[in-house]
Amino acid sequence: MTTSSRPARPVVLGRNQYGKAENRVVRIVRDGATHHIKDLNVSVALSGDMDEVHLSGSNANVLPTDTTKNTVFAFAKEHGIESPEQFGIHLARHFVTSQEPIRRARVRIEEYAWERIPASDAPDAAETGHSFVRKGQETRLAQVTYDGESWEVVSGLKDLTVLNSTDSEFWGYVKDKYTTLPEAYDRILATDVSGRWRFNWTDDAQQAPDWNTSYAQVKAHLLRAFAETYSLSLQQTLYEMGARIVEHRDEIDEVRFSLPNKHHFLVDLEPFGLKNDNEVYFAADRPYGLIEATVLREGREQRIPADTTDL
Ligand SMILES: O=c1[nH]c(=O)c2[nH]c(=O)[nH]c2[nH]1
Repeated sequence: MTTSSRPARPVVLGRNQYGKAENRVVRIVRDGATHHIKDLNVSVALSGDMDEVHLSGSNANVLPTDTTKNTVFAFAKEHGIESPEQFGIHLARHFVTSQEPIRRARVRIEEYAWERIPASDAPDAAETGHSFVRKGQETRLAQVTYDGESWEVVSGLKDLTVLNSTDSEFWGYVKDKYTTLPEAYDRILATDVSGRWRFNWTDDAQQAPDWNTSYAQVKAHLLRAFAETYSLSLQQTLYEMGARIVEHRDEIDEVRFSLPNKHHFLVDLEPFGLKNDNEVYFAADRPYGLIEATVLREGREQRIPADTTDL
């Protein structure tokens, strides 16, 4: 509480802290064709001898929040991410021991868990080496419409998050005077799958599909198509996912996907003397590319509306 030599004000500075919140760091460890992923949201809050920056505006004791962000990404490379606790300990110790004015560091970490996409339906199926689906359930959706004569059933899912840590490229696109995107020959491809699919069952006289089996199969097919497609764009991956469903599930005539391209940017660690060999990424949440398309059985009509976020 520094108030001396300043005009008396009936005001004091209370507890304060500062830092960079929500650093989305993704670390890939490549063990041959088997990749391992760690996906964290790291928030750093530092406190200590910070009266002056508040009271006089002197930044002499302030380690920039931008530096705390860089430290998170550099440590992901230098120390790896064994556990969120260990990573947090490394960071907190670093801030407190390397900067005299910093007396306390609080590092909060959320870890998002991923599991491997199975290579087939078999209970003992091998797992894929670089294709992951985020743990936790997606939301299953259904819309049923009946006019007294015919049925329309559209099923779907949302928030099924998937990631390929290799086998994705993006290059050869149009370049105008505003284009700065570097061509990518080995990038991360990640998306939250939102999909709807329309059944060709319309009539009570027809045998209705087994809805639960159908749902499980559609999900398995789209996951495997995502995992197995060597992708030159998310558009191509989308088409393969839809085509796989139409080809394998006779009960479905139309599939529509809305896929956000969850960009993962390689972090430049050169300024810290570190080489980033496709290991440490910044997972941006916005803006994101949004890739949307319908895939149809040949000769069938498109009925799922193009501009809908929900059914
Ligand atoms: O798969 C992609 N499709 C695009 O249309 C696009 N545009 C972009 O900037 N990155 C990507 N990636």
